[in-house]
Amino acid sequence: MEAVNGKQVGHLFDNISSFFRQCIFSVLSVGPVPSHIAFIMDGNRRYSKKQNLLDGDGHKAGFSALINMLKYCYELGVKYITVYAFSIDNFRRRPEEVESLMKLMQEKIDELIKEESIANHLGIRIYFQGNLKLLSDPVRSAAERAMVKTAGHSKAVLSVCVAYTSTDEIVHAVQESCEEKWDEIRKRDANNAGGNLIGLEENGKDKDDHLIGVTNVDRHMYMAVVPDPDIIIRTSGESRLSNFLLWQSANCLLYSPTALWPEIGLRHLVWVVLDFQRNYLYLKEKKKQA
Ligand SMILES: CC(C)=CCC/C(C)=C/CC/C(C)=C/COP(=O)(O)OP(=O)(O)O
Repeated sequence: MEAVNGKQVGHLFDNISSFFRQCIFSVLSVGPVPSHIAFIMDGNRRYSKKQNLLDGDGHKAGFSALINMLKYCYELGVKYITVYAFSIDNFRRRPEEVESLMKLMQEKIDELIKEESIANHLGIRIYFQGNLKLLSDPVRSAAERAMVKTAGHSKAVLSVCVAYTSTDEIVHAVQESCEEKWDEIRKRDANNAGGNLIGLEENGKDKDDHLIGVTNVDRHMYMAVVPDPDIIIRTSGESRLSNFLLWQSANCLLYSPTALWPEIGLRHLVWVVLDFQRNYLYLKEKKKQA
């Protein structure tokens, strides 16, 4: 009987907070709403220590915070959400910690594609971005399964950056751009009797065709499937980007609340969206000039 009452109270509380959120979001939606917010989920281990939890429980709480934030962003109309879940540098942590994080990652990815998951319920497409070759086979397979299973969803997009750093992304994109350009040149060479690299270099226009530009590299970024972020939020008071979305963040608003990642909540989202709206025209102008 007590359990039933507890469940009913919980349900009532969920309904009240959902109504409260809807009111806040309908007021916020009068102004411009960011289309893409990216998160650096910092402070999970510190949260674990602060709350006297077992090692690893901070990351579990971090995953719950991510699901809540995903729901809030979706309700507000933010279409793209990106999270920095594991950097290439994180592989240097103690092997037991890396192993436990990877286990959690696999478990949570499988949770994300269950029938009753938020991704299915809300129609969220999931991408895993990064050097996925560096992941263990089971984690990589889980990530690939999630991408295939949600490929038909289009209401919102969650990009999970794993085995990711910006410098690795940029090097990878430059390599692919060079290979693509080299293929183009070879094909043109084969079709053009008498045409060769040296001949082409004498012609101004064709010479430019040999160059790799920003748009070439841009197209080969892992993150090319989504627009650049409008806002990056890094929790736990740190304001460094730590090799995250360096290519994509030239004109983006940065926000670093002191809350640890598992403590992030609605108030942080509301605050940063208000700040985005206050700076909207200035940021729009900067993007136009870029
Ligand atoms: C499937 C999926 C998206 C899972 C995500 C799970 C999750 C919350 C991962 C966060 C991983 C991580 C290294 C966070 C940084 O906090 P930290 O460990 O560096 O903590 P600290 O800043 O207190 O040291």
